[in-house]
Amino acid sequence: MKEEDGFAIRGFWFSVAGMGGGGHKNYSVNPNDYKLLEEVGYGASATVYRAIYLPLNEVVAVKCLDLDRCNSNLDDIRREAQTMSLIDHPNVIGAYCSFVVDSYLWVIMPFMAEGSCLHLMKIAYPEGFEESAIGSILKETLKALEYLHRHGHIHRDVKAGNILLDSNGEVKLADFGVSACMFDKGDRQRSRNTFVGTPCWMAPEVLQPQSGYDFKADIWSFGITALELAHGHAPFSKYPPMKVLLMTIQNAPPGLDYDRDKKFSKSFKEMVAMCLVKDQTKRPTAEKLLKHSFFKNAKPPELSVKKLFADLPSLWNRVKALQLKDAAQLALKKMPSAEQEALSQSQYQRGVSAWNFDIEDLKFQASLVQDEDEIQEIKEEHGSGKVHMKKRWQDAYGSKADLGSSVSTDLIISEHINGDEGLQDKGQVGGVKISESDTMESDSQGKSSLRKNGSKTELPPPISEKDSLLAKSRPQTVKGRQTQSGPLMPGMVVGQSIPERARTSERSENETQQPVEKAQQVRRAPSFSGPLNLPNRASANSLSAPIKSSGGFRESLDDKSKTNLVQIKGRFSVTSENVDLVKDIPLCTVPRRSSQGSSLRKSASVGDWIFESKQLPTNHLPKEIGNSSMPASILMPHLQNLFQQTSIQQDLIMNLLNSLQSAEAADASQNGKLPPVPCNPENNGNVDGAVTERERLLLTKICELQARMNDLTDELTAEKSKYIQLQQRINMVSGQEDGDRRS
Ligand SMILES: Nc1ncnc2c1ncn2[C@@H]1O[C@H](COP(=O)(O)OP(=O)(O)OP(=O)(O)O)[C@@H](O)[C@H]1O
Repeated sequence: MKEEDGFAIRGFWFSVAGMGGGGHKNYSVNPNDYKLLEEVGYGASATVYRAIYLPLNEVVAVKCLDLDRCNSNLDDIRREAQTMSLIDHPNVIGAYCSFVVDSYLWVIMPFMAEGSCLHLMKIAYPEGFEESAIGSILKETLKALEYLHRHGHIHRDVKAGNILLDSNGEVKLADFGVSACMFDKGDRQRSRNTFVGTPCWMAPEVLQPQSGYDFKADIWSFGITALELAHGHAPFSKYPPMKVLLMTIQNAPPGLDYDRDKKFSKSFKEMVAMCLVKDQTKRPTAEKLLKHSFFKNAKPPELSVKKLFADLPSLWNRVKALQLKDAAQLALKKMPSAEQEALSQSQYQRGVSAWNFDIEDLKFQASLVQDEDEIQEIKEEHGSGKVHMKKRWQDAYGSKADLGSSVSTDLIISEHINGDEGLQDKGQVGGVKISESDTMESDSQGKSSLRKNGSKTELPPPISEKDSLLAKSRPQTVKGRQTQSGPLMPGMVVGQSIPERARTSERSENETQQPVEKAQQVRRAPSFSGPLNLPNRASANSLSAPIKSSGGFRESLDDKSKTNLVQIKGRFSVTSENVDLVKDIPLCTVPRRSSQGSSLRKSASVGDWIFESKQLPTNHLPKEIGNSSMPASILMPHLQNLFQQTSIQQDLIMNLLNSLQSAEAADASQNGKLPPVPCNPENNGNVDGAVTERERLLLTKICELQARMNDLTDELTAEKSKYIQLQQRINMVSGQEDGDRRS
């Protein structure tokens, strides 16, 4: 490759020329030819600017991909750039060219003046679009998918955040950050067994690394996107990522409800149901789906889509409004834990791409998390008083891995049973905060939405600059690497201090600040060993998503919990070949699954990993424990450990009880009947059969649970009496010791 054809980064050449976007003009690879204007979007690893291509005086979009912050490896980035430059389809956003500026890859592409569908929904249609607009948007998107699939590409990240709209109603599918080529061989082929995507939109087969997947995974995501456009959010979006994964695998596929979604046509519902079939082989191809009556009757986008943004302010002003709202939300959460929770949840809610997880660990974590609906004030008679089990569960599992990280992270699991001190936040279970405001459709969101039919843009509540900065300035959480060297555009850099990127409130007042500077602001290098970095935005693609707590790492565990802290070094990136990451964890310390010698086993009925009582340390206590001549100083730690384990067991039992209660509650809510049979073409219309089958399964499940609960209760009673005996012994021993000392 010739020098002028590309730029090398760390040994990789980047193809730069391209005709993407159907254009046939030449775009230079000189950054000085581009004048960056307003920021119009941002994702996990990129910020997108409206810009002017000076030689042609043409408006373009410049996506500045931070190579330091980028989750993908350089090969993937190069592939994205190449894919984009080769694309030539009216519904797929192609790249005019791409080149490297400092540590950024600049991708020059057509500017889509109305931004993403997600932005639009967040700002003006929090409850989703009307059917005619959805039909048009989906049809254009499906054409894009058909084109990509025909050319051997799986997009792997189809979602409203990646569907861009132009002011003339044009619809284009964007973001090839995680796309894969179906013709890849060897390692590249194996990459399709890797778990990437955005949780809510990911097909079940993508979540099960052993199964492998193909372009049908895009059809599933397309179905989820249809629901997202219909409701304003993706199904399961209120749950933490790990729960989403579990629900996607275990639950019946989501769909449009025949009762709740009355406003939508039968053919729309049918189309969605066809996409959301768990068996990928039964999903239609994009080509076939295009022939569905729903798309045949779809209106041209210039009729149905264009009117969506007729009365809205410009894209950058909308983005700014949403950023302010984000900043306000972030500032309102002043606690460090809230910041970390915000990171995880915002990454999740904004639909960050290219998530890499340890699926087994996620399943385990997910099984520990209860739905907010399921959380009940369960109290247990324990000792002298009543113990609030929700709190106790938090105490036991207050710390957990942040699964929302797109960077390499350590898994920190702490068994800290510290009574109430271990409690981080009210309503936090298993490290996942569960509160009433913990939904995408929170009031605050509604309030600050810029509704189309309303005449005013309702901005977020005013916040002081101090507040807005507070959340971003904590040294222990912002471990950013500030890039001091600017892009190769000296003429465009204003010689003033560069404010932190997240200081949106400040920035909004400082309109003169150059976008290039913005591109230089706090750039966080991936953390390969430490806890998660604090987000410098509350959310990105979703922008207005409320900050929810989630599985954020607890960065600063208190001293007590540190005593029992276990760190598992390693990345969450797991392929089908390496799902078993953490064999080296002391099993008695971390309640988690491992393929061999696990202290946990899976309950067939609830999917929870439960302590195998025979492997509990109680049964492996050193012989000395039974020897009353042992000094108390040796016995005490063992007994404390025993006590902790017993508490964990109790919590697990309560969790089981909770599951059982939820199942029963669901039953009750169905008037003594079963949960609704999902609308699913797999039922083939045989509703009665499905109900009976479901009923049978549910009953079996309840029986299993009851049996399991009885077993565990017995085990617990046995453990309790052991504990009491041991306590008596320790009292005796200490009495003896005292006597000895005195004599
Ligand atoms: N060509 C464009 N014209 C206008 N806005 C754009 C364009 N490309 C992207 N955007 C906006 O910028 C946002 C982020 O872009 P993009 O999704 O490509 O970044 P990313 O870092 O790859 O995001 P993700 O988190 O999904 O991986 C988009 O959601 C969209 O709102």
